[in-house]
Order: sequence, then structure tokens, then C-alpha cells
Amino acid sequence: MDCITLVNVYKRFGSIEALRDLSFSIPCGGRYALLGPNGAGKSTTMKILAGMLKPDQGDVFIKGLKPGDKQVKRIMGYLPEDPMPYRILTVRENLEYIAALRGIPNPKEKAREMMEKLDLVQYENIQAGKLSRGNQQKLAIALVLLHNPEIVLLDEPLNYLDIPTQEKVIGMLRQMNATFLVSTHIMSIATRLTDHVIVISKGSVIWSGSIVDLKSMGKEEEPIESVVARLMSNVG
Ligand SMILES: Nc1ncnc2c1ncn2[C@@H]1O[C@H](COP(=O)(O)OP(=O)(O)OP(=O)(O)O)[C@@H](O)[C@H]1O
Repeated sequence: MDCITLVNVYKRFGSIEALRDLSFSIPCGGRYALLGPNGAGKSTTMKILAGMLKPDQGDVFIKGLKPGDKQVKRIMGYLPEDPMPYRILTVRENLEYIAALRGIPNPKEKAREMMEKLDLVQYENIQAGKLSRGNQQKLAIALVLLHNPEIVLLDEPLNYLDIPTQEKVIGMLRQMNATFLVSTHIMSIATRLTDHVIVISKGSVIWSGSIVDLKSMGKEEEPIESVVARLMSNVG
């Protein structure tokens, strides 16, 4: 069964065609990276899947339901490119509030567990708006994952994180049993978090397949970044 499906999706912003006949699907449990040059339409795709934007044309399904459906919201975790937790709430209040909204039985316990997992305990009484950019990102990740979502959409998840935290987050994400779509520019993130890639350019899919297939398209010893760059530059 597919958990994520886009069929002939179009999205325009004024004169800019952000998505043009975009179609792809991701089986439940699949781990996919969304790659593409700047302005390719990755964030727009993520926002549509998260129900934050409506496509102009085309169909989008999450487990057969429309994005934004109540049932979909319950099982989805979406990390936008520039997430902003509630600025005036503290780290702990943000976590407890979202845990309560998510209907988690013991929000206080869950908040503590997430702070411990992401090394946020020392900031628990700091307002989110006063955190460093990296700690805001950690909090945003904690907020997205606290209900153990079945479908996880991550837009540049490791932005702003220091290397030990990147490793910690990669470890957490790898342990989760979920359907993943991760938008990134960093190939090593794609190869460590996912096993399939969808490459888009100018709002359409230009290549999709397994990372093994992608690597095999390279000449001997050619880095995977160079294979991806070649794919992207082949599109006029
Ligand atoms: N709200 C908006 N208003 C106007 N244009 C927009 C809006 N959102 C996106 N666009 C345009 O749509 C196109 C696709 O943008 P999108 O952010 O989806 O690309 P992206 O692949 O995520 O890029 P990047 O890798 O640079 O983050 C771009 O040309 C962008 O300028």
C-alpha cells in the first residue's frame, strides 16, 4: 500500500510554476529523500503533503485520505524548513502543550523524555524565541516526533545542528518505524536516512530510484554528489 501519493500536481505562485505535473508515490514504510536544485519545488511539495498549501490541480493522498484530514494530522509529523515553536512559551511548555494537543496520556512525562533525548533539559525554562537557532531546531524536531508519527515529512531536518546533535537525530530517525520523506541538499543525509530518492527539477520528477541504483550510475569512484549534479544539470 502507498502512504504518500501525488498525481499530476500543479502549483503556481503568480507567474512562477512551482510544481508542474508532479507525480510520485511512496509505499508505507518507505524511506525516501526528495532532492533537487534550489527552487525545484521541494518545500512546496512538502507543504502540500502537510496540508499547508492546496495544489491548483492534481490529486494528493496520504494513506488514501486528503492531506489536512483529521486522521492524517494525527499520524503525521511535519518539520518545515524554518520551523518556529511558540516563541513565548518555554521549551517545556511547548512540549507539554503539543503533547496535550496530541492527546498523549502523560504530557509532562513525554516532554521530559523528549528534552532528555535531545539534550534540551538545561533549556527547559527558556522561552523558545530566546533559544539559539540550533536549539530551536532541536525543539522543533522534538515537537514533530513526540507522538511517534507514522508518516514523517522533514524539510532540511539537520539545518543549524552541530555535528553531535546531527548524529543523535540521525540515530533517532533511523530507529523509527515510519514512512519518511526527507528533503535535503546534503547527499550524506539522504544516504544515511533513506534508501530511495526522488529527484525533482522545475517542479517535475526527473529521476527516481534506489540509492543503490543511483550509485551504480556513477563512474568508478565517482561520488554520489557528482551523479546527482549530473542528473540535475541534464535537465534544460
Ligand atoms: N509563497 C510563495 N510565493 C511566491 N513564490 C513562491 C512561494 N513559495 C515558493 N515559491 C516559488 O516556487 C518555486 C519553488 O520553491 P520551493 O521553496 O518549493 O523550492 P525548493 O526546492 O524547496 O528550493 P530550496 O532548495 O531553494 O529551498 C521557487 O521559484 C519559489 O521562489
